Amino acid sequence: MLIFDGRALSFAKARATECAHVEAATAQGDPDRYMRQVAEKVADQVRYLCEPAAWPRDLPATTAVTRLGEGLGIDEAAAHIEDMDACLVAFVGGGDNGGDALYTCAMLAERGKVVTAFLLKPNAHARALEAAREAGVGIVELSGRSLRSLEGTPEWNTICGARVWIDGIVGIGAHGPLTGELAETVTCLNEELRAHPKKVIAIDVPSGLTDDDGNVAGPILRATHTLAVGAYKRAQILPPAVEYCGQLRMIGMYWSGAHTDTTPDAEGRIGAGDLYYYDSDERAAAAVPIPAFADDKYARGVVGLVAGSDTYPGAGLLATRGSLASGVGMVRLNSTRRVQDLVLAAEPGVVMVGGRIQSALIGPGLDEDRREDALELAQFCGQSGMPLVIDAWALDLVPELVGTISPDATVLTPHYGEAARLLSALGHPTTREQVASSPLRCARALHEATGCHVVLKGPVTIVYSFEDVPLSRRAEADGENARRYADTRAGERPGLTRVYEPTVARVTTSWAGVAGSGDVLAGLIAGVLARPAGQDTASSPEGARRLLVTSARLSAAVFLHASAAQTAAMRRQGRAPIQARDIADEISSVLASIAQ
Ligand SMILES: NC(=O)C1=CN([C@@H]2O[C@H](COP(=O)(O)OP(=O)(O)OC[C@H]3O[C@@H](n4cnc5c(N)ncnc54)[C@H](OP(=O)(O)O)[C@@H]3O)[C@@H](O)[C@H]2O)[C@@H](O)CC1
Ligand SMILES: Nc1ncnc2c1ncn2[C@@H]1O[C@H](COP(=O)(O)OP(=O)(O)O)[C@@H](O)[C@H]1O
Repeated sequence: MLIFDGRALSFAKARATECAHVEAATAQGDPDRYMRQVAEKVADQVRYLCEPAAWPRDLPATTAVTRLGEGLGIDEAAAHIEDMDACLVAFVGGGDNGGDALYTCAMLAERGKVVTAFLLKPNAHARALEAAREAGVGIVELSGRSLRSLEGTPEWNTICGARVWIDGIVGIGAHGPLTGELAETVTCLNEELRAHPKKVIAIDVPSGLTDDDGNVAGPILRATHTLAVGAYKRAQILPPAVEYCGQLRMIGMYWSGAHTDTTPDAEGRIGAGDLYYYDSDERAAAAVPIPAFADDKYARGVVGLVAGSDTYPGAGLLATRGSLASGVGMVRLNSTRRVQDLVLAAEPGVVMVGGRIQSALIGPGLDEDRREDALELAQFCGQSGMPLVIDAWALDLVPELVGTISPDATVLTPHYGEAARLLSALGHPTTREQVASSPLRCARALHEATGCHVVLKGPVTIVYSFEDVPLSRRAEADGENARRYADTRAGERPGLTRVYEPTVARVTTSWAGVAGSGDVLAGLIAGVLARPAGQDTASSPEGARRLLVTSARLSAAVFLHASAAQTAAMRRQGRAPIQARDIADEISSVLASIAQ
């Protein structure tokens, strides 16, 4: 399945798209039409986020948390905060992002909010400023001075007293890291936020977030909510920059979702440099279908695991529980006696003898003693084309498995350290720090070095995956481009087009980074790959179902794992640790809560 919505654009592409629509509006005599549409939607979101009911759920601010801690109930705490939320402050730059903010302020003032706009540049958007003044927005002009120059004045008290800030300093028009007085202003505002957290609603992107690969090279105003105008931007979803965005929401415009470019790149691939944001309950639910009326345990899928050892017994149990959560009909576990006993005590349905399987996992908790079993299963998958997930310890086997495994059906699931080690072993010396600063680039490099699908685990997890799609489907969807491209590779894979769909998962809780969490994910991925995919339930004679490893299925598993961690953490208001077993336990309640 191709993901046509959720594509994250580069700043240049987003700007070109917007400009085309603005030019059309200008030609019709209303240059700000598009800006006012944006502002109206932003104002709606701001009003919603100012609602008392939005506080207890979000709880970004110590205000709400400490008030609850002071013994107030949620309703009382919310009522207490309501007055403060009537006062809003906006920071306004000299470009169109500032224009958005000023029109937003005007609309909020018209709807009864007390709004003050701080003009950080002398050249604020003239028509938007006039609208703001007319609506009664308080205007403070900085005339190019840093906001720090206001410290100790009544205006500074207005800034500190507001519980909600609107960030319209710069958006996608910023070139490089912030400089001069804007850099100093953002640093000063971040200091205030550290001392007194508030809701910070960024219009389009948090100011200072300017790099398409998500690198952070200067001050960025830390948002609690980012309202992506019309389309997601790459920097909003990639680590490390994603940390500054808070909750990401898309402001849908009429052109949203129309960004899929099917033109092949120089190497003849479609979508290899693209990026998608995966945030779909429906698609995730589809990866774990309710069994059909007549399905027995074999029809639901059987997964084979080589996991756990006497050195790391718990990993065998956690990977097993991850697989079971995918709804497979059976898990076959190959492990030591100690691990078997541990698993059977918790999950008596698990089978410890070999037999037919539809997908396999090797790696979690293995040690050197388990090498032969891991290699044997990997080789079986290579010969049969069966989906294989290679995790943890087994990633060190990849250099010797290249050539044996079937890359189209193999998934590598490293964390940053394992990715650096594997890339280095494959002849591309890489440090963990390099992976952390450019994870998307490293996931792609790992795919290019091995041909495999890659799930690079981190604070957000990147799925670098592809699908070989029959020409007829691509041609139908994309027309002439795909047809021409398929012709160029006709000798290589007749009738098939390779399409990439790199995705980034929604941000989860940082409590998810706990020992064993990756074992649960690896088991879940293997389980999802064993499940029947849509109408494609026909098995080959060996029991393997080919071409079942897709971006959609891998992303769904990552999404479910991330959502389960988030749900488990929120049971404790996000303030107390969760364990890997809590994540495994929570997957079924996440599934129960999302649409089928
Ligand atoms: N495009 C459209 O038509 C529409 C766009 N929309 C909205 O506008 C946003 C894009 O607006 P934009 O293109 O005007 O740029 P924007 O983000 O406001 O930044 C420009 C300002 O930043 C400054 N600046 C730049 N780099 C800097 C640095 N390193 N350090 C410091 N300053 C720096 C630069 O200063 P200058 O270089 O001119 O001195 C200038 O003042 C977009 O995100 C969306 O929200 C739509 O809602 C409506 C139609
Ligand atoms: N800061 C973080 N925020 C959210 N998730 C994290 C964070 N750090 C790690 N994770 C997630 O935790 C899991 C850890 O996997 P891994 O390191 O393989 O652990 P283990 O081998 O102990 O199971 C991965 O799914 C990863 O995405």
